[in-house]
Amino acid sequence: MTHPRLIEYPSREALTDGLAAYLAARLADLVATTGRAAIALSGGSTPGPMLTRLGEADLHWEDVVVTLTDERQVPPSSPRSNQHLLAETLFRGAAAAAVFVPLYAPAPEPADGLEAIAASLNNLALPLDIAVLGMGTDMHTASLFPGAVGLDAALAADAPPAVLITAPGAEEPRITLSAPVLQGAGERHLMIAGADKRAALERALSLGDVRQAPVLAVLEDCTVHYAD
Ligand SMILES: O=C1O[C@H](COP(=O)(O)O)[C@@H](O)[C@H](O)[C@H]1O
Repeated sequence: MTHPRLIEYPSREALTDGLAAYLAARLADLVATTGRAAIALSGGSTPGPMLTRLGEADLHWEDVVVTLTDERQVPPSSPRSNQHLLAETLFRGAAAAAVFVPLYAPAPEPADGLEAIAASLNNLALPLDIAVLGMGTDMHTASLFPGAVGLDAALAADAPPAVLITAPGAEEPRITLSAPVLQGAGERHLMIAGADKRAALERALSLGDVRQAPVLAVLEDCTVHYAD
């Protein structure tokens, strides 16, 4: 695998501003040239300020489909929900006009919602134009966790678009976009901050084993956006 492109920003503020400006320009360009754009965004603790900035962008959000790379199977009212994070950041701005495809369906068991989520993804969001990923220090991306039940299913070439994951490192079951969906995005970006994340990325590249370091599944033709 070729190493991903690395853009190193002088500060986290510069990372926020630079990536948000890039994504806003790309979405505007996609809408102008094709009439639509579909983007998958990550949750977690890193992207909040970037999502707020992106949501303020002046573009035709009504022609943009937004989904998540992964979701904790908790109601959207929970602070642990990635959908909740979008509501508090991206969708506070003009981006509220976008079409949103959630990865959470209220159902007795998380697996019961998978079929409806896959149908919504197929109808509205796929193929993705852009995937913006994050990474944990355990080298997970989206909810592709090392050692997870469901990891092999999510990495398979014929994986469905959304896969249920339970992982030792995750407090609740998750639904993640599968590797083929993320690999099929027109462009991939990995947003990481902190020396520990950079070291984890280097470790993943040196391990070279996608089951130990699932982030490897999305690094081909990926741009890494990094600040200390
Ligand atoms: O659990 C998650 O973690 C990753 C990384 O999050 P961070 O808190 O270390 O920034 C994130 O990309 C993913 O969407 C999220 O569900």
